[in-house]
Amino acid sequence: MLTVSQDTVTIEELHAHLNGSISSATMQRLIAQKPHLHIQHSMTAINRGQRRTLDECFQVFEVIHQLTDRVEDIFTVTTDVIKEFASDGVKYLELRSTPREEKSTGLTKRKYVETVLEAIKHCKQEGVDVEVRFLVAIDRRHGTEVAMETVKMAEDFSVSSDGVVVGLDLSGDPTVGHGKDLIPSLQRARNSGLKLALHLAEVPSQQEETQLLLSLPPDRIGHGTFLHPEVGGSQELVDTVMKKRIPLELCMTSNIKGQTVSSYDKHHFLYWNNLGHPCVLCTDDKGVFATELSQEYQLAATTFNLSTAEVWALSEQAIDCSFAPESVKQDLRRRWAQLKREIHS
Ligand SMILES: CNc1ncnc2c1ncn2[C@@H]1O[C@H](COP(=O)(O)O)[C@@H](O)[C@H]1O
Ligand SMILES: [Zn+2]
Repeated sequence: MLTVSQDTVTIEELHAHLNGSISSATMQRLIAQKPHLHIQHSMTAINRGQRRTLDECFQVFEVIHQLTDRVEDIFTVTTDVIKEFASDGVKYLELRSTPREEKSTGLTKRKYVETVLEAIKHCKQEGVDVEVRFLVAIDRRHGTEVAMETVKMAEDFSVSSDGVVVGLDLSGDPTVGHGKDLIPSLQRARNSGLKLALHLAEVPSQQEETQLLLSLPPDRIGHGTFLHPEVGGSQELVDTVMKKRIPLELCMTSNIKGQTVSSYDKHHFLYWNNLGHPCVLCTDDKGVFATELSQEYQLAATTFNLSTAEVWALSEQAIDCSFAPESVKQDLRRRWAQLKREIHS
């Protein structure tokens, strides 16, 4: 059996929500700091063998948000999450998070993003071996106005952050709201040079919305679970995605534990990978779903019987799909080749 060991192929993580990525060690510390909330660790993670409905997953995020409502919490979780990805072998990380305002602690949306950026800088100064970029997230539940406000903020930060803010994420409960209300904001973001990573077709029966959002088009698709005809999508959607060659960010454990995919062997990785379409393995929420990027590669390798060469090819392809500038991609390709030589020598 292929062993995907640490610091080998898990070089790029492109789909990680900050508050979903908090490890159990950090979570225990946050819980201990806020005993009055009466939160237990079992309320913030879905462990081995457990499953929840997607709706229940979104309730988990509400619990976690209570634990991260101060500037210092955002700094701590960002720093810890970056270091944890680095120790799993990740050399390039695109984190995403929804700016939050908390009146009781004085946290503002702007301060939220500034704090994430400070933590990224802090890790760099400490010499943590990972390049980090940030996507500002739009929560689809919050509607049109907040979406536009978020885009404007992302535009400001993309200018002031020295290239760290590279784009926007669209996420949140996929059953709430409609993509059409968000088109003007997303269109504006695209026009101002921000990259778009959109959660698309995460749940069934969203063909109309999916077609509309694909017309932007996005630069990457999160999940895309229900795009293809075998699961109620359509050939037309598949053709659009393939023609525009929009990479898919695939998060196997997340989809199984959130019950949008019934078993690992039925994961849509198989469909898209067989078509030769770019697929990037990601964690989504490594804290909530109790996983690691190396574990996701291992899972794909064992479930789909991938050869060592195929796994290496997947991680190499992920480099092309990132929103990093060409110079960073070149550097990552060099490191990838070097790691490969070291492992196989
Ligand atoms: C499981 N599949 C998913 N589908 C859609 N959105 C998701 C998600 N997992 C996480 N999020 C989004 O990320 C937020 C938590 O991180 P941040 O507070 O932004 O750092 C959630 O509230 C949700 O909006
Ligand atoms: Zn996600």
